[in-house]
Amino acid sequence: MTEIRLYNTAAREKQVFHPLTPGDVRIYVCGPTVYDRAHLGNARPVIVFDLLYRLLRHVHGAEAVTYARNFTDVDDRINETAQKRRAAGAPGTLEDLIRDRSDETIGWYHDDMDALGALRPDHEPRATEYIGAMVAMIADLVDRGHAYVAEGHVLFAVESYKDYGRLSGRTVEDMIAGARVEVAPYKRNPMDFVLWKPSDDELPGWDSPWGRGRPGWHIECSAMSAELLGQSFDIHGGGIDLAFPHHENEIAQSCCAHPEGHFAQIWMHNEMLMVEGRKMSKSLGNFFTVRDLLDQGIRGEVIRYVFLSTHYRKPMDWTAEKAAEAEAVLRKWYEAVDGVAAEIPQEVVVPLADDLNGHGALTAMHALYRDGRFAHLAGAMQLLGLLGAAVPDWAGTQVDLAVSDLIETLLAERAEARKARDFARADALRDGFAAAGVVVKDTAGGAEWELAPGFDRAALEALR
Ligand SMILES: Nc1ncnc2c1ncn2[C@@H]1O[C@H](COP(=O)(O)OP(=O)(O)OP(=O)(O)O)[C@@H](O)[C@H]1O
Ligand SMILES: [Zn+2]
Repeated sequence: MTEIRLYNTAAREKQVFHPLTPGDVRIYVCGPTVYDRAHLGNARPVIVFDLLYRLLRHVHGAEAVTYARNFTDVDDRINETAQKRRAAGAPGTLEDLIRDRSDETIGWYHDDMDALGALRPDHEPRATEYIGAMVAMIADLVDRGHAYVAEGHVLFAVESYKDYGRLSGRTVEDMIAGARVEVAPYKRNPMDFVLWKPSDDELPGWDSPWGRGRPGWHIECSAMSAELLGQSFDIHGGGIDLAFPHHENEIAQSCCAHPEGHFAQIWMHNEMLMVEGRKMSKSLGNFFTVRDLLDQGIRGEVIRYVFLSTHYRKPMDWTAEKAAEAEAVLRKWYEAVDGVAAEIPQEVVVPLADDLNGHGALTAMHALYRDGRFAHLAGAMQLLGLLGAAVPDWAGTQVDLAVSDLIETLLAERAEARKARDFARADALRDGFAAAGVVVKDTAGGAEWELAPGFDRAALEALR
């Protein structure tokens, strides 16, 4: 079996991955808060952990891997949209409208992430379906002396957990100095965080021993991961922006509520998609959505390729050049693997097994293409999620706008050359089109063209 090594944030080194239970690999990844369309940055963890999921399925067997990723559907921004809709006369109760907004956003999320070739996780729990488990876990934390009740809130007492801060390597004092913590008079320590808080009568709430209220964000993941994967599981993932405080808080809650469990063995974090040196984020307003790109005609496979070409632990930018380059490579590859039976080559598994080195895998795939090993190229493309059951319909002889513009320009130039009796240029263009795989037919209405299966974009561009 291929040995997989993964960088564990908690250990600050790459470690050989051994499942806690052979044949039963369990991963949990923090999913989106479903208040609006996903931006391109939100797609990065989806693609990174989809690649991990695919690799684990390949190495350990598809049946052996369980992947859970939650939907956070308790959120003020969801409530706000519902309230606005109700104020604008939308039918239904506020609860219905909240549910509609979550459903709508989850539908978009599925459409967008499916377009990026991401497999759906085995479990996609919604927070609102696990409130009972959260209440039970919070009650347990109170009983064990790790949480206290104050003014209708339940707070986790960070001083009750000696390892608090270990994941991110900070002490509680560092955190207080560095963080913008919400200061509230009822907190014993400024770093104490909310497990449960009261709800306005207006807004959704659930009954609990501490009154009608709702859970804090961090407890959601602790409760859902334990319900679905158990108190000890293999890998926990998310963006590096979640390491503190979200993951630190998840660890504190889970380890204190389940001292006999070990929670996650390996913590994996993807680096951020950046825009001019800053994290792409909703709050900074420097974002565009996955849907924006798809609507501009950028294919999901192209977006995926661009993400895979940078190591997941490095920050990256999105650029039009990267997308154009990815598209050119994929067109070439799709044409080569069309109808070819796929076989996964070890030289692509090896870089992936070394902490998901996607760039290394793509480099190996360029070599497979050069060597004409198309069955292996097809297998590698499947493993990386760049190829499904068949090549996508946009590949092969389909043309993009840049290509069709160039052909039209060159055809106009050929007509000019003929008119000016510059036969040398006209003939060079005719021969050049033929060599590039552009079939030109002169008709009464002007020149018509189509791309032959061996279309060579570089040869066409050389005619300019
Ligand atoms: N710029 C980014 N690059 C990579 N991953 C990101 C980026 N922004 C958010 N993520 C990740 O997206 C996932 C979903 O996060 P979440 O729903 O909390 O995002 P959000 O609140 O909509 O985003 P934002 O951080 O823009 O407010 C998390 O794993 C988070 O780490
Ligand atoms: Zn989480």
